[in-house]
Amino acid sequence: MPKFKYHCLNPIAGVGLKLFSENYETTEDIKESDAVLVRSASMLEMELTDNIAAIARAGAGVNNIPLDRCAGDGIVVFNTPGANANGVKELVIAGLMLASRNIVGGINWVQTIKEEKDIAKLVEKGKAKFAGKEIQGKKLGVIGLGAIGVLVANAANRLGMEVYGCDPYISVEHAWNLSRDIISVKSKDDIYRECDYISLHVPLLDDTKKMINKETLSKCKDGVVILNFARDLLVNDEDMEEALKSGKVGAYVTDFPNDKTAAMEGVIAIPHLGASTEESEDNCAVMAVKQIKDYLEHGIIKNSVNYPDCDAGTFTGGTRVTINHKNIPNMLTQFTGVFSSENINISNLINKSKGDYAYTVIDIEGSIASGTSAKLETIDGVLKVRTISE
Ligand SMILES: NC(=O)C1=CN([C@@H]2O[C@H](COP(=O)(O)OP(=O)(O)OC[C@H]3O[C@@H](n4cnc5c(N)ncnc54)[C@H](O)[C@@H]3O)[C@@H](O)[C@H]2O)C=CC1
Ligand SMILES: O=C(O)CCC(=O)C(=O)O
Repeated sequence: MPKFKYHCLNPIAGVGLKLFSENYETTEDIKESDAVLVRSASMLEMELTDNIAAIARAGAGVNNIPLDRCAGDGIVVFNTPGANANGVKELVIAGLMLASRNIVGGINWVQTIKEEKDIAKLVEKGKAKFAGKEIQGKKLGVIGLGAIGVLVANAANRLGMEVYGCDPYISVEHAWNLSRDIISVKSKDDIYRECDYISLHVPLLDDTKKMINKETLSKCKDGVVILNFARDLLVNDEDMEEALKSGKVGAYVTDFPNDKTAAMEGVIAIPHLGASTEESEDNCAVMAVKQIKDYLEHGIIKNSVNYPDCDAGTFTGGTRVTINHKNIPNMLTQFTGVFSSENINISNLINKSKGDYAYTVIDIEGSIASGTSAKLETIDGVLKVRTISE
């Protein structure tokens, strides 16, 4: 009899799903699932039922998931940091080439002459229209030096570009991985002023929304190329259209075409292919499934975006009680009070917090009565209680 049910809102690579043991079964009904796997499907308006303990985003961006609502319902949301970064990096490098050499124009032109005689001669005669520039020696600005930004910066540097990077919140791990040849700047204005190409690799947040707009574009060099493999809403489309018309922007490469940009002159639109590689899809699926299993079976949280990471170690026996709760005073005293009132000895306790939310894992040697978790649930500020037992 399976213990857990999972629901996939998007197709998830089989190599990941195969990691689910016989204790798991897939369900078509999200309402009866313990865990949800998702890629880009929007969950923002979705009703989320009590039984859902975890959502894993097989990917990086989590702007399609209502993170705060989930946290408030005790649902832990995971993503898979870095798992698709190489796939995106490779397409960004292709984007640099597409914007610099008129490859798309040239390919389309060849299709228009494919029925003509002596194509080779026509090609040599007409190719001058599609001449371009080389990226070697040009300046690239990378905004956001996370998993993808660092790979893009290093790869472009190896291709002979002078690379500037800006990330006020860069992690120690990413800083270690950044080539020492990258020029680190404190202000994005340095990037706008200096760079011939600017590539965006930040999450979509309130403070990054429409960061490329009339004002920031006015600080850029004439003919600057903007690459957006992050999210469409990072760019103000009306301001971009105006800048493309005036020549302020030479080309806008986007992996997120929308109703406005798909038809805009000067836009190179790619249908969100950054992470659409076998390797990235496999990496994301494997990481997402492992994280779900660790959480459901052991209460371990790794790579959550709305709860603290918490490694309580492998569950080895007895009972493990996990509590998702608000990060407010006096919670631990109340939890331990419930156990002591029933004369239950706690063998291990771990508590972590992140922003407004916290997570506590309590191990005991034997079993507990259902009344004990019911008591924990009634404590003000407790959002979800799970018991893991053999
Ligand atoms: N085209 C595609 O298929 C894909 C797109 N993405 C998008 O790319 C974004 C970045 O992905 P990763 O590099 O994997 O994420 P990441 O979390 O490793 O890196 C994001 C970086 O942006 C930095 N950042 C945040 N706010 C900033 C600001 N205001 N200014 C400068 N830096 C800022 C953070 O400090 C972090 O280092 C994702 O959030 C997602 O929207 C991610 C994967 C695939
Ligand atoms: O799953 C996908 O193809 C989308 C990848 C993406 O945009 C992300 O990981 O943020």
